[in-house]
Amino acid sequence: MSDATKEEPIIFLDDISVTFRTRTGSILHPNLVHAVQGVTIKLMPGETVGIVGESGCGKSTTANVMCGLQSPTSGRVYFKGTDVTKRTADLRKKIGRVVSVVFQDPATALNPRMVVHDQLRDPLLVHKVGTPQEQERRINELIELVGLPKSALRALPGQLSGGQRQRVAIARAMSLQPDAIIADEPTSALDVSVRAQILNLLTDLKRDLGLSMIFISHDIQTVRYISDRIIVMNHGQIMEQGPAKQVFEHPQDAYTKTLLGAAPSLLHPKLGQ
Ligand SMILES: Nc1ncnc2c1ncn2[C@@H]1O[C@H](COP(=O)(O)OP(=O)(O)OP(=O)(O)O)[C@@H](O)[C@H]1O
Repeated sequence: MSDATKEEPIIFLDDISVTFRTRTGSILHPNLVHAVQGVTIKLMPGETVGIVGESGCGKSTTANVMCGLQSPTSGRVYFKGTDVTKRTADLRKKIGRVVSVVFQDPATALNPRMVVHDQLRDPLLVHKVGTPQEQERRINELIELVGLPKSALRALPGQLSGGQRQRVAIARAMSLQPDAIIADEPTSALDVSVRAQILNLLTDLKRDLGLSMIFISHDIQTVRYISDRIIVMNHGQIMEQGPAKQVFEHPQDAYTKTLLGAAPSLLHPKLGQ
C-alpha cells in the first residue's frame, strides 16, 4: 500500500449542505430548513470522530449523508477516494462494504420475525460472501465478537434485552467487515447500566480490528469517552473541532463551553471521570 493510499480518508464530506423544504411553504414561497451548512469532515483510517450537539443541530442528517440515506443539496461525498455523491447501483454495493450504520434503536435495524442467526447471515447472502460453510463460520465469529453466547443465535430479537439487541445490531453491521461504522446515538435508548458495556464493546472493536468510527451523540461525555477527535455542531454548522483532549480542556468556541458546562455525565460514573 502506498503512503498516499494509507492517508486517504475512509469518508470525506467535502463542504456538504442539506436543505429541506417543509410542507408548510408554497411553491413560490417554500419554507426551507438548512439542516446542514458547509460541513467538511474527514474520517481517517483507525480514527474515531465524535459528532456532538443538541437536538436539531444536524447530526443525524450528516450521518445520513455519510451512509447514503440522504443526498446532499450541495457538496461532494467520497469513500476511500471514490466520489459516491450520486449513488449508482454499483456504488451502493461498494458503499455497503465500506460503511455500516448502527442506529439508536436496534429494533429498527432488526427484523422482529427473524432469528439472530438469519439476521447475521442476511448481509452475507445479499452480498454473496463465502460458501455456506464459510458463512456459518462468520456468523459464529460475529456472535462471539460482540460477546453473546452461541445460544443467542436461535433467539428472536424480542427474546433479548435492549443491550443484547444492540450487540446483535453491531454484529450485523460488522458482518461485511466494513472499514467504518457510523454509530448514531447507539446508547441513547439503553438503560444507563448497559450503556457503558456497549461503549466498551465499540472501543474494543475499534482497538482490535482497527475500525474507523463516526460516533454521534448529544451527550458530550459519551463522545469524549470514545472519540479521538470531536466535532461540535450547532445550527447545521461545525462550531469547533479538534483532538478530544483539546476540545475538552481548552474549548475555544462559546457554544462548546456552554455544552461542556451543561453536561452532567449520563454515563456510568466510572466513565464520566
Ligand atoms: N426530512 C426532513 N424534512 C424537514 N426538516 C428536516 C428533515 N430532517 C431533519 N429536518 C430538520 O433539520 C434539522 C436538523 O435535524 P437532524 O435530525 O439532523 O438533527 P439532530 O442533531 O440529529 O437532532 P436529533 O438528535 O433530534 O435527531 C432540524 O431542524 C430538523 O427538524
